[in-house]
Amino acid sequence: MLDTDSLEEYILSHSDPEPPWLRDLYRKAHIRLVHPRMLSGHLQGRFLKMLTQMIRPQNVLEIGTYTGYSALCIAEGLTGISFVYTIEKDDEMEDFIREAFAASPYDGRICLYIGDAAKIVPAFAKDFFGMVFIDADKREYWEHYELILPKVLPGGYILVDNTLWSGKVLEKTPNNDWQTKGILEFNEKLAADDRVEKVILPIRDGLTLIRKKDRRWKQTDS
Ligand SMILES: C[S@@+](CC[C@H](N)C(=O)[O-])C[C@H]1O[C@@H](n2cnc3c(N)ncnc32)[C@H](O)[C@@H]1O
Repeated sequence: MLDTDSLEEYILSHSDPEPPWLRDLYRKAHIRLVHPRMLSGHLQGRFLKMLTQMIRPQNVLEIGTYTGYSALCIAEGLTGISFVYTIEKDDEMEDFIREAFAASPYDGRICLYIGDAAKIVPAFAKDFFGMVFIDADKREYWEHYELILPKVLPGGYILVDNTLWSGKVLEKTPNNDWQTKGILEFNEKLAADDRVEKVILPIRDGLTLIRKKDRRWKQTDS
């Protein structure tokens, strides 16, 4: 029988450690906040950094900042003149987030927007982002996806968090469980969406990696 806690410990002890500003942020979140489990954490954080290094986007959009943990990991992976634009709806998080950014070396690479993504995203230019991380209200995943898709460069990437939702995607969903329904709807519609390529990675709570097809190169990318 596989001991998942020991396996996770093994994975973390053989991956890069969290930098000190993220370790402090993680600790503060657990002392001061009610839902610290929502932040990406050590393993996914290192993965976000490495993906950003691989994709080399100029502009990244994040929907759902929470503490700023994932925005800081993405910022760590950026090179050249490049920025993370991150949107958080809960204005009570603003001081916490700004404090976390200021305590890191990446304050100058992150632009924080406080408000609803549905109101803020339309103001961004078409084809502006090389990478987007969707990690907000599960009930709004498909709306967020449709909203951001025109803003993503052809050949750009979208990452969507929690797409396995603690395995609830395999269970019979109670009528009032709107979060699970949102994830199920998102996964079904995405599977049938031929504007993009996609793969679900079983990392943490499920992370879907999506690539917007580049229709300018029809032979290889139709
Ligand atoms: C899971 S947490 C984000 C965690 C963070 N991305 C990380 O990995 O460390 C989700 C956040 O999305 C925010 N949120 C929910 N709906 C939103 C919306 N429509 N626009 C912007 N933020 C939203 C919530 O207030 C919450 O702080």
